[in-house]
Amino acid sequence: TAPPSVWKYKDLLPVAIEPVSIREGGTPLYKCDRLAEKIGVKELYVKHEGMNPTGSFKDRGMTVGVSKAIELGMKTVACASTGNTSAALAIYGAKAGIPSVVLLPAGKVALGKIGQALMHGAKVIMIKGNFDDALALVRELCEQEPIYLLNSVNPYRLEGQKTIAFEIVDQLGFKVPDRVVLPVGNAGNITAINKGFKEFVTLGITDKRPKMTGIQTEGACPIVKAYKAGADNITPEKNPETIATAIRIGDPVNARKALIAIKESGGMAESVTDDELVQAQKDLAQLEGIGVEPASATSVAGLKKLVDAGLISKDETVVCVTTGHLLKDPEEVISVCAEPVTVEANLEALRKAVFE
Ligand SMILES: Cc1ncc(COP(=O)(O)O)c(/C=C/C(=O)C(=O)O)c1O
Repeated sequence: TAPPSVWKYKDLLPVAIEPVSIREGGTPLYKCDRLAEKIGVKELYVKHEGMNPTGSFKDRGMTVGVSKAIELGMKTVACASTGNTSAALAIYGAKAGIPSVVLLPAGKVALGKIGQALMHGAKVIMIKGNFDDALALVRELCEQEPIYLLNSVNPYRLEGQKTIAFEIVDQLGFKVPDRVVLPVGNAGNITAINKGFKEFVTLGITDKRPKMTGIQTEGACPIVKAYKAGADNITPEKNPETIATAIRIGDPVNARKALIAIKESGGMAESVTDDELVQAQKDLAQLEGIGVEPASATSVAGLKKLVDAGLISKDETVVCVTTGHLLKDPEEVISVCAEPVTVEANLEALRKAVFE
């Protein structure tokens, strides 16, 4: 009966100590009737993970991952990141009182995320390469040094993120949606959420699981290509490119697990263009008052594309997960919105601007 939050489900989480927690989880599940009408589905909900403490779902993985680091007596934590993982690691490291090291792809990280990692005191290192290069490097470092790696190769990250599934069931009054649609980058989240729904079935709390539907952008979609080819692993993309820098990933580390999650749940994978995701970002913000960063909007853009293609039935109850807050990437927002009007400071000029 307690309100949803990550540690509401502590009995299903592998941490014995008092957790390192800053009130993560318990994010809103908004019923989006205007958006549902525009897309053409009967029932659409948006699980807005941008309402976590650092503004992304990564807080769920880090509250468990950093708690585990403390439980294991680790002295330093590290990750590679397209930005949100580093912001979350920095804040939870600060909360836990241990140093964090974060590796970011130079020149390709949204401003808000860099600001968070810096202000929360992480050692922020820009790698002259992309996220995949940074991940390979940090894995090598953590194999050689007593530094605890907290990318989503670390299973404790996924344990925290599976609570998204628990909360969705909780918030729908113990109903399970027909489908969950979410953005996919390194593919930890789709794996984690699928696991959460499976655990509730195993525990007899629910009796069905949603179709897990992963969305990527056309410039970075190794998992979509593998899914469409019926393959059980990906061919890494050397130069992923997309406005959605959070998922600008060519060699997702959880690809095999994600393809299994999609297949065993009867889900699918699809890609969208940057233009389609920007339109969805505006629709979320202007039709429903939900402010998201670009990568998050791929879930709604992908849903629209699949409904238009007749691949998703209009009768489905769908949950789209929006994974990060609008404030993370203000530069992208300014770049895709019309210029504000600037007027002389007098009433005549104002009236002209308001009513013209
Ligand atoms: C807003 C947002 N939406 C979707 C994803 C994709 O989740 P995964 O498929 O579990 O990777 C990310 C991932 C970010 C990082 O990988 C990182 O921060 O290093 C994100 O920040």
